[in-house]
Amino acid sequence: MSRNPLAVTMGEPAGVGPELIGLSWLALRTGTPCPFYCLADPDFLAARLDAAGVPVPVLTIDCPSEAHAAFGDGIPVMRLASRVRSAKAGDPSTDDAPAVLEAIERAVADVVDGRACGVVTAPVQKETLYDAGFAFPGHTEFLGELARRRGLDAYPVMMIASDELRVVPVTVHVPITDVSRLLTEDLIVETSRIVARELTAKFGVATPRLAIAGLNPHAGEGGRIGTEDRDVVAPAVAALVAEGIDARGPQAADTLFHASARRGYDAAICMYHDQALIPIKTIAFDDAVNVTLGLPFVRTSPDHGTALSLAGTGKANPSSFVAAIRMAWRMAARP
Ligand SMILES: NC(=O)C1=CN([C@@H]2O[C@H](COP(=O)(O)OP(=O)(O)OC[C@H]3O[C@@H](n4cnc5c(N)ncnc54)[C@H](O)[C@@H]3O)[C@@H](O)[C@H]2O)C=CC1
Ligand SMILES: NCC(=O)COP(=O)(O)O
Repeated sequence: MSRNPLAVTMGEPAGVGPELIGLSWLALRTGTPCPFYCLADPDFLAARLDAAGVPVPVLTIDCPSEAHAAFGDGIPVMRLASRVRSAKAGDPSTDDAPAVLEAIERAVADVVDGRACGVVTAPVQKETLYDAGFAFPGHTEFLGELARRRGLDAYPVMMIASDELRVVPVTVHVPITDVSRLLTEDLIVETSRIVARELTAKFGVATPRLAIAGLNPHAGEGGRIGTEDRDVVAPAVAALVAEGIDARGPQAADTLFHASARRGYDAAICMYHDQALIPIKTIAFDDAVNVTLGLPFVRTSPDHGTALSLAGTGKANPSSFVAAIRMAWRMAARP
């Protein structure tokens, strides 16, 4: 096997991530191989899998290149320097923030230094990380920062992708009262450029079609219901078209996501988080994948969060996690 394995981060120890890594291994150990290793505290991971009734061996490895040989027998784990200290299922603790963040940092180091072919992240408990002093809204922005610290260009863009729909929020983890102020022509144009470029590079779409959603009801009714669509979104669409990008909008968001509308574009560029994530999580919660565009490496994750109430039960559905691993493996194979 010549390709490097995928690096999978442990995520929030109190969430469903650790047991979903085990359930994903069970789903992926046979059939089309997507070998991965996990960056985790192996003692914690083994204990959580055991408690959740997920019968998967945990095998400590010394370097990612050992993952291929180990993968058939269990989850290969690279041991973190930080131990998981609290790890009560369903009860996140800031004590575990160092381990959570070390896993992400080590995964990026592995992919940038050529030991891994891509990064798949398990969900983190954002509020807990914020309480511990984490200064980024989420993985998306943190991964961009880690790439830049390594001297690499990064303009991270969040896309949630499924077979039925791909969506991109232009503003992401910001209060709804800030959306109008943060939405600029430049932000819409730069985000859409990256989406158009990476639909070709990562998804093989030869001539990407972008649907640009309006911000206001009915895309503003010519400025009568809010001025942002007229003054910000429409000029951004014109600039994209002038660059030769097939962008249409601003389109009324309420009629952008039904089945026949979805056949008219390859990605919907949405103005705020829930405008993008409500439709895709309604249509494809079980198999949609969060993929970060604009990074110098492949990163995917499941579309869901830590699902604390399911943690430790072994009952969380691993299908989005499995889809995230498969997508990362496919993307990493592209030239
Ligand atoms: N990439 C990441 O690290 C992400 C992290 N989060 C974080 O997760 C935490 C919890 O967020 P919520 O809004 O509660 O979303 P959530 O996705 O954790 O849960 C929402 C609902 O979906 C259910 N659910 C989630 N995953 C499931 C699965 N695999 N199988 C079956 N049911 C599942 C949960 O039980 C809950 O009813 C927050 O701190 C949030 O920031 C949320 C999304 C992505
Ligand atoms: N709601 C999507 C989400 O929270 C994903 O965040 P990230 O941690 O992947 O940046």
